[in-house]
Order: sequence, then C-alpha cells, then structure tokens
Amino acid sequence: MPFRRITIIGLGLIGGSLGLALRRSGAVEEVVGVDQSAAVLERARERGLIDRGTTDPAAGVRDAELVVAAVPVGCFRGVLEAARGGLERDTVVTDVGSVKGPVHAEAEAVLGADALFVGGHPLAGTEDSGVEAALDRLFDGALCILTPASDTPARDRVKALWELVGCQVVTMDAEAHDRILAATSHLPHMLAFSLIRTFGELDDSDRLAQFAAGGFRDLTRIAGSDPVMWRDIALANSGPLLEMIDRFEDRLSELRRAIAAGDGPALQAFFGEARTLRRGLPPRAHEDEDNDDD
Ligand SMILES: NC(=O)C1=CN([C@@H]2O[C@H](COP(=O)(O)OP(=O)(O)OC[C@H]3O[C@@H](n4cnc5c(N)ncnc54)[C@H](O)[C@@H]3O)[C@@H](O)[C@H]2O)C=CC1
Ligand SMILES: O=C(O)C(=O)Cc1ccc(O)cc1
Repeated sequence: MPFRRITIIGLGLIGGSLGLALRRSGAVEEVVGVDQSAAVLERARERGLIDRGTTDPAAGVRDAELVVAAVPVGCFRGVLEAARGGLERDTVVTDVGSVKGPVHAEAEAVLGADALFVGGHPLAGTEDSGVEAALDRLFDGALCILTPASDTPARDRVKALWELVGCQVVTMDAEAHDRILAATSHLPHMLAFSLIRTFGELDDSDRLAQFAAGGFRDLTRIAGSDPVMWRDIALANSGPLLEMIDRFEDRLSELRRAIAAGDGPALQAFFGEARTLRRGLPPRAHEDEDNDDD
C-alpha cells in the first residue's frame, strides 16, 4: 500500500472529497477523519468518506503517516495546536488552504522550523460547502499547487497523495501562490459578492430577480460560497488582494469615464481587448481545446 494511515482534519467539501477519493483509490489502508462536529463525523462514515472518526485532533493524528488539515484558513493554527500532542517527528503535515504565506508561518510557529510541513492547495472546488457537498471526482484532472518549491522527501509524499486522487501537481513559493490566487480566485470572489450586493440593494431587486440573465448568474455563482471561508481568505491574503482590488478599480473607473464621455471608440477598444484576453485563456487543466464549456 502506498499509504498506511492518512488523517484528514475537517470533513467538508475538500476534506470529505479527499477522503472519498482516497478510499476509492484502494491505496490507503485507513483514512481517519477529525471534525469538531460529531454529526459531521457520523455523516462522513455513512457516506464512506472515512474509515473511522474522532472529535479529538491529537487522538486522530496518532500513528498517521500523513495529516491533511482541510479547515478554513482562520482555524488552521488552532487545529495544529490541538493536534500537536499526537504528531510524531516524522509525520508529514499538509493543508488545502486557499492562502499559503500565513499558513507556512503558523505551521512553523506551532510545529517548529524542522517539522515536515508542506503547503497544499487543490484548485478544485464549488460554491457549496459541508460534508454533504463532498464529491467523488472533485480532483480528477485538477491542478494542485504545493509550496514551497524546494524538493524534499516530505513534498514527494504530498505530491504522491494528490496524484493518487487525480491531480496534476505543480510547485511554487508561497508568495508567488498568494499573488497568483489573489488575481485568479480571490478578486473574482470579491467581485461576485459585490455584484450581487449591488443588485440586492436596488429597491425592487425581488421583482427584478426573475430577469437575472445567464451572464449575471455566471458571474455571481461563486457569491453562494461560504462566508467564513472567504472572510478568512480576505484577511489572510489582504496585501495581494488589495493590490488586485486597486487594479480592478482603475479599470472600472476607465470604463466609467468612457461611458460618461460617450466615447464609443474607447469602449469598443476596451471590450475588444477584453475579448481577445478571454478567448486566449488556456483550457482548464482537465479540459482539452474542444471542451471549454464554461
Ligand atoms: N471550497 C472550495 O471550493 C475550496 C476550499 N479550499 C480550502 O479548503 C479549506 C476547507 O474548505 P471547505 O472544505 O470548502 O470547507 P467546509 O466548510 O466545507 O468544511 C470545513 C470542515 O471543517 C470543520 N472544522 C472547522 N473548524 C474546525 C476545527 N477547529 N476543528 C475540526 N474541524 C473543524 C467543519 O466542521 C467542516 O466540516 C479552506 O481552507 C479553503 O480555503 C481549497 C480549495 C477549494
Ligand atoms: O467554485 C469555484 O469556481 C471556485 O473557484 C472554488 C474554489 C474556491 C476556493 C479555492 O481556493 C479554489 C477553488
């Protein structure tokens, strides 16, 4: 067996989907689940996401070869502190958080500089959360980013984990990760939240909702995501995210000026450049050129 025992802390969308995929792989002797909620653990067992579960992090990580923290970024430090007593020196610890710089700093503060911590972030998810949202094939063909870029045996183990569940693994520094994700994921979520709030503040938004067209629905799907998770991401990645918000405000102001001035050529140039950029996006990792269905 490639893995003897893997413990997943947090059995929501990501932790639950990982458990399901690992158990389906048949390459892990035992998947242990830890969650703060006994009801979630029971449901995780019923759904076949884990072999057994506990609400006690230190007991749950005992004898694990690999521990995966899959909780909101703001809970990471507390979870590590609670698990620390059960970890061995050679236990590899990783996470799935959407921000990596602060997570590395917290892992070092709690576990020490020589602990076997590798940051991880599967670029796969949905706007749904919780144990019921876990999906069998969530990670099939998705990219997974590991930080840092340096080559270590611990990183190889975490790479093997994500490849087992179908991910394509790439590595980079935490700082590069956080800047890229601010642009490609965190800013778009802030825009989706703001767009639907703008709509919701119209006096007659209830009546208008039936006219919400495809573009509005496409752009706001991710505004249905979990508020606690996004609070934590916005706070943890505030520097890069503020830079992206400033850049977006500049573009929106440019657009506003052109509309106010009735400047048709400027508008057409703006939209034309945007279309070229959108059509030039590479296909998603798990799609080929002919199957860009988004
Ligand atoms: N939702 C998404 O699409 C993606 C999320 N991520 C990251 O994955 C992590 C988890 O996100 P989701 O699975 O969506 O969250 P979720 O809300 O679906 O699941 C989180 C689980 O952790 C448990 N939990 C919370 N605090 C805990 C604690 N202190 N001790 C033990 N269990 C605790 C909750 O009971 C819940 O079952 C976050 O850090 C997020 O940034 C990464 C990629 C995609
Ligand atoms: O639902 C979507 O399209 C997402 O973008 C999900 C998502 C949320 C957070 C991440 O860190 C990665 C992926």
